[in-house]
Amino acid sequence: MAESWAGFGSAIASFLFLYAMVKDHIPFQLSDYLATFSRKVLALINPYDQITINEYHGEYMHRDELYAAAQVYLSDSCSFRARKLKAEVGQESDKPLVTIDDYEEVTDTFGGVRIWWSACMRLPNSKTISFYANDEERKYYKLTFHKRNRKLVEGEYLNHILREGRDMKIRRRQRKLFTNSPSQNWYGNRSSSWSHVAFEHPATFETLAMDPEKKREIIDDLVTFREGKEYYKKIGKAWKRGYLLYGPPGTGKSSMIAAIANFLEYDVYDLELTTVKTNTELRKIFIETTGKSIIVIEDIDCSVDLTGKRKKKKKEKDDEDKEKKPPGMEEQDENSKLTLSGLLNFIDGLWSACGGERIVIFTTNHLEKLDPALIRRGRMDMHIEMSYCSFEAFKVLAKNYLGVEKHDLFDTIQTLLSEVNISPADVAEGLMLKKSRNKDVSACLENLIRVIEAAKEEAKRKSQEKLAKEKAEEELING
Ligand SMILES: Nc1ncnc2c1ncn2[C@@H]1O[C@H](COP(=O)(O)OP(=O)(O)OP(=O)(O)O)[C@@H](O)[C@H]1O
Ligand SMILES: [Mg+2]
Repeated sequence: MAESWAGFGSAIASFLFLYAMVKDHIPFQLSDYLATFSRKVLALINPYDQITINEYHGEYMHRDELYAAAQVYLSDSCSFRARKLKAEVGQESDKPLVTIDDYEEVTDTFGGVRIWWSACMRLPNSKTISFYANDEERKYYKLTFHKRNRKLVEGEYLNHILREGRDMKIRRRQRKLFTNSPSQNWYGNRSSSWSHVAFEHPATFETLAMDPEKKREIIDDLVTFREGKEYYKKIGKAWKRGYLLYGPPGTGKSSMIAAIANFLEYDVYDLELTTVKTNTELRKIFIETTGKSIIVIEDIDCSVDLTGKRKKKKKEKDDEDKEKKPPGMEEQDENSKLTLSGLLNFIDGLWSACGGERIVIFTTNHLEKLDPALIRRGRMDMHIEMSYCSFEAFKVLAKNYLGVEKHDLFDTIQTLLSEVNISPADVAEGLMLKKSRNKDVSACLENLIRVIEAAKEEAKRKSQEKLAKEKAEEELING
């Protein structure tokens, strides 16, 4: 349709060209009249409107965000329709971006409406090399659409391009693991509290050994969260979700965090609370995080001054301090140290009101040590127990490590696992033999059986020791 219009357009262009040739030889009143008339005719019969999106704009030649979003959008959604493509690798991603080449045209459909895109270029006026951006070639996209769809294109379609393009850009980026307590080889700059490295943890929900039903529940919760932008807006809550992962060492809490990050394609901010001195610092650190990220506080029970017991002590101390302080000094004091209430503010979303979605995850080995205020429902939306290795979890590990789904030794292992508490980390270790033998499935499973039996013996010994100790204490009391 647009092509046929192009033919008609060129006829009009010829008319305008002829008109330009003769216009100096006709009276100027007639010349003006003809110019206005031809523009009106053109507008009347041309059913198409156009929008130009320039790559650079403004006095300082900023790269236009809509152009950048369109470039990625066209690479993902429309490039399969184009015949001339170009590939490039940008700074933010190591994946090549294949998008439509200069002077190429593609079509897109939105809400049943067709939109034509063409990648155009304005060549520089002079051939001399210039340091000024204004004299360089200028790229731009031209959108052509039917007049009657103008409202839709201006109102919804352009927003759709911006949103989708931004999302695609985030998905394409090299994801990062940030820390506020960096060691060597972390990248960062002085103005930011965070340093980073590339996030390349291989854990996924497939490799995570746990009860399949629980796993499904967590995945469903994450999907609902990811798609809940409108819902959170409607109920007036910051778009964030809190998870508390608890369980003994080696049961997969950190692996679960990596699996969530890989599933949602989010960055991870590993917040080391022990290096944060004050509430003000915590606020600054938190404000510097970006959307689509997971903020992790591992071993929350080991974070000074935040457990119930310590808090009680601290409160008593605070009460004493307040008595001594002149009025108005209390608030200042609150900001000069890291307190439980500072952390609760952070979880409740006071500071997370800025920007896009965030997930907050706490981990602990000792749920019972945490202050109830920290873990009450509504604060941490979901409590996830990572438990000792069940037979179901073992089957996932056997599949990942040995590539088997059944074996004669599975029954023995099932019985043993029901008799002893052993972590998935220890089971995984038991499944690994030295390189020369790690392809021998039976040998690996036999090794695991030995490991579980040893764990069982150890547990038995410990329980006998405990009983003997209790008995001795009882005898001491009874004289
Ligand atoms: N549920 C699991 N599924 C798959 N692998 C697991 C699981 N639990 C542990 N592992 C294996 O054990 C290793 C240690 O697990 P991970 O660090 O996730 O445990 P953790 O619960 O975070 O322990 P800690 O409390 O000591 O921090 C992982 O690298 C992984 O290989
Ligand atoms: Mg861990």
